[in-house]
Amino acid sequence: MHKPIEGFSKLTKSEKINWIAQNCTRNPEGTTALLEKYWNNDKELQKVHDEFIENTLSNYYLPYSVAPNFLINGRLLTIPMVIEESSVVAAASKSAKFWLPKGGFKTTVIGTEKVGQVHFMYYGEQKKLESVFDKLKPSLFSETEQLTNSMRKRGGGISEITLRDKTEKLKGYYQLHCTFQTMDAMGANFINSCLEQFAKILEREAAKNELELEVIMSILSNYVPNCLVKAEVQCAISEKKSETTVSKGFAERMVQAVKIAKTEPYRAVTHNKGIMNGIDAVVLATGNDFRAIEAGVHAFAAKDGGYSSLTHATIQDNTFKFWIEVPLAVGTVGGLTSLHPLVKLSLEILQHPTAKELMQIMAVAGLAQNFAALRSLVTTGIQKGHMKMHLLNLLNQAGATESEKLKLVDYFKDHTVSNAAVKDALNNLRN
Ligand SMILES: CC(C)(COP(=O)([O-])OP(=O)([O-])OC[C@H]1O[C@@H](n2cnc3c(N)ncnc32)[C@H](O)[C@@H]1OP(=O)([O-])[O-])[C@@H](O)C(=O)NCCC(=O)NCCSC(=O)C[C@@](C)(O)CC(=O)[O-]
Ligand SMILES: NC(=O)C1=CN([C@@H]2O[C@H](COP(=O)(O)OP(=O)(O)OC[C@H]3O[C@@H](n4cnc5c(N)ncnc54)[C@H](O)[C@@H]3O)[C@@H](O)[C@H]2O)C=CC1
Repeated sequence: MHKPIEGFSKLTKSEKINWIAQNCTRNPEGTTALLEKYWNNDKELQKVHDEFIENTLSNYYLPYSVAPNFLINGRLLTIPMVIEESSVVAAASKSAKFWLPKGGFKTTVIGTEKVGQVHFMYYGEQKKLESVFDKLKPSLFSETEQLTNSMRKRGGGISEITLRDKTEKLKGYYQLHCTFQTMDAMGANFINSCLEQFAKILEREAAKNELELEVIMSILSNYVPNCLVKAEVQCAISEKKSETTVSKGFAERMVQAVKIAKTEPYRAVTHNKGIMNGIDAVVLATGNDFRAIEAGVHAFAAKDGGYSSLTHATIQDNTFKFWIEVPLAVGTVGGLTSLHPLVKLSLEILQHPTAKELMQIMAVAGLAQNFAALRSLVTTGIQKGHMKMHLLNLLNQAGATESEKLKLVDYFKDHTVSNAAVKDALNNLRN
């Protein structure tokens, strides 16, 4: 175990690498060489990446990929995806291709409301607090005008501010519950700046009115149930297989699979993980904050008191319908969007979407992913397709050469892929 270090943040990049290599790894030279191998040759570009976060030593690659053929509200799009897991992009692409002749995906933005709260403690008379709040409320808007000016010009800004009594849950706990419209920005910085100003005004006015009140914190919420988007697909059910329909048996099994995810949390978590395979990959490709999205989506999945499926499926009037409703607070400006060259490329590939359009694209990616996973689960099982895509990873792990890989990919076209089967096949090929 090494000793604590004071002032690590003040070291240069190469001093930091040297310290890590010497103190935390067995092969310092190898560590340094590895970290440097992942630097970009273009020094300017490397500097951009170094400055995204703190204590940067190197870059950590994830594959940048695309899934074509997404017909969304009559518009054909190719969706960029960043993800480390094999078969996700193939699954999304397969779903896009499946729904293309059936009319594609339809999407609707249900709301774009963002939330922030000033959390404070007050143990005095509630009526007094309410009357002070009513008096100060207009100044919460007027004294933040400078902060909100540009956002209001874009059509956004502060929507509403209410005083909420939370004392039943926690003695003395109240909040200013505030809602915002942040247009094409995810809005964290705009909201937090407004909230901190609200807190100052609240403290000032409380003091003036002799209310003993203590602001604990001011922060946006990543729970955004009213920043909601719906994506759906539907098609007729037919007796015979066709390009524009699905069979009754298949539709019924899909509906059952969704019902199971609605009732059984163990299943719902995995079901929703599959949805997030699609959503997170687009969130990452477009430089959005996947922690914020994940936290908000899972809270929404539990909004009715138990963790449940984010997707829904019905059969009505001989029509199979499959849809998702999901809260997605994302931005196409701000954050990394104008800094990371590949994020800029993603937004270009997506034809420069607004935040509302990006919400719709992400919801489609989630729905497509869930459809592909369920389709495999209720028909062939997941391993067949997933392992087919994972084969190259297994071959690389087993140390197969390029020519061995070619032969074994061909061999596994009609053999079941597994870790052991890959090792055996490679041994057989070599002996
Ligand atoms: C894996 C497939 C797509 C194979 O499916 P397949 O039928 O073997 O594919 P195919 O070779 O017949 O090709 C059909 C189309 O699939 C796509 N496709 C096919 N192969 C590729 C490829 N190499 N690269 C890019 N795209 C590919 C592509 O669109 C292709 O059309 P084409 O390009 O030829 O016109 C299918 O079995 C599938 O969708 N499986 C589901 C996979 C999945 O869900 N993976 C996620 C990881 S598992 C997980 O984390 C979530 C889970 C499952 O636990 C969630 C849950 O439980 O709900
Ligand atoms: N709990 C959380 O989720 C938190 C997240 N963050 C981080 O905050 C970042 C996102 O914050 P933002 O305020 O969105 O980014 P930001 O502050 O980088 O940029 C957004 C700004 O862009 C400007 N803008 C230009 N054109 C606009 C348009 N058409 N619509 C709206 N605004 C426009 C506005 O001034 C807006 O405030 C992310 O990197 C996130 O990781 C930060 C704190 C907490």
